[in-house]
Amino acid sequence: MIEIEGLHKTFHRGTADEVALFRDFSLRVESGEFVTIIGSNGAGKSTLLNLIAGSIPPDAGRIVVNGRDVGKMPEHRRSAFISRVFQNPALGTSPSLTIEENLSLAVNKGRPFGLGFARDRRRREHFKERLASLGLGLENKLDIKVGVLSGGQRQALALLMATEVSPSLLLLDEHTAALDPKTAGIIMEMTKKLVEEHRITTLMVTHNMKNALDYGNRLVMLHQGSVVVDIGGDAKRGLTVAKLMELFGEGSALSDRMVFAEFSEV
Ligand SMILES: Nc1ncnc2c1ncn2[C@@H]1O[C@H](COP(=O)(O)OP(=O)(O)OP(=O)(O)O)[C@@H](O)[C@H]1O
Repeated sequence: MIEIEGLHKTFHRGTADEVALFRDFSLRVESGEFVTIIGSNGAGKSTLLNLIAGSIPPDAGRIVVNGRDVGKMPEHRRSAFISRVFQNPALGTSPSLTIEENLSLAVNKGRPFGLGFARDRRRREHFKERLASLGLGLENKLDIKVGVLSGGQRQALALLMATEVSPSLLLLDEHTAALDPKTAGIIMEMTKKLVEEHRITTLMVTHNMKNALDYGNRLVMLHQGSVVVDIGGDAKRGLTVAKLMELFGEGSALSDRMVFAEFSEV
């Protein structure tokens, strides 16, 4: 469970560029919930993930993950139980290491550095099984360097690494946005499978309204640092893109990219 209470964040305070983004922001996410997050440009979607992951500090407020107040915890310690997959596939994997070495690092996450598992035969079999479940043939490429993989293959590997040690929380920051539509679809299905299998509490930021509606069991829309829509359960299942546009659209709380994607046939 994640409890965010009284969160405040202002950038460039006291200057002409001041952005008072979060003012007493609160959000509660139950264990196992898969929340899709959409919203206008600059609404604070990525900043929210940055604050939760510890990439940037809040000015005030509490962030509690599974009962643990992570407010003062540095990012590298949070990463032991908060996993993140970014838009850029290059950010989740190490190009100069092999697939097996990358997965070994994921197993060792939060522990002292070591690649010892790379030589463990049982571990190798486990990696092969997980890679085979992706259906991309990566199980036969354990020894190749990740730098030669395609963006989609790297993102699939990043997802596997992010869920290798079942995290308390998975943060997905537009993780399919840089992929072609077909690969993006494969990665989304893979995401759903992994999240459901491991019952991982997940926050997914997306500009793709269809994905926001099709995946997850709750949809949150942010606008100027506030939650303007919060729909879960049956109400979310009955929601359509048109309805969402009609209710909250006119572009105001939707990003330019979302509105554009909705009206252009991609
Ligand atoms: N490190 C930073 N320094 C200064 N301002 C920042 C920083 N990070 C975010 N901001 C500002 O905070 C606001 C929210 O940015 P954020 O990237 O969280 O929005 P977003 O909802 O993810 O937007 P988009 O959909 O356009 O990616 C913006 O006005 C942005 O300029």
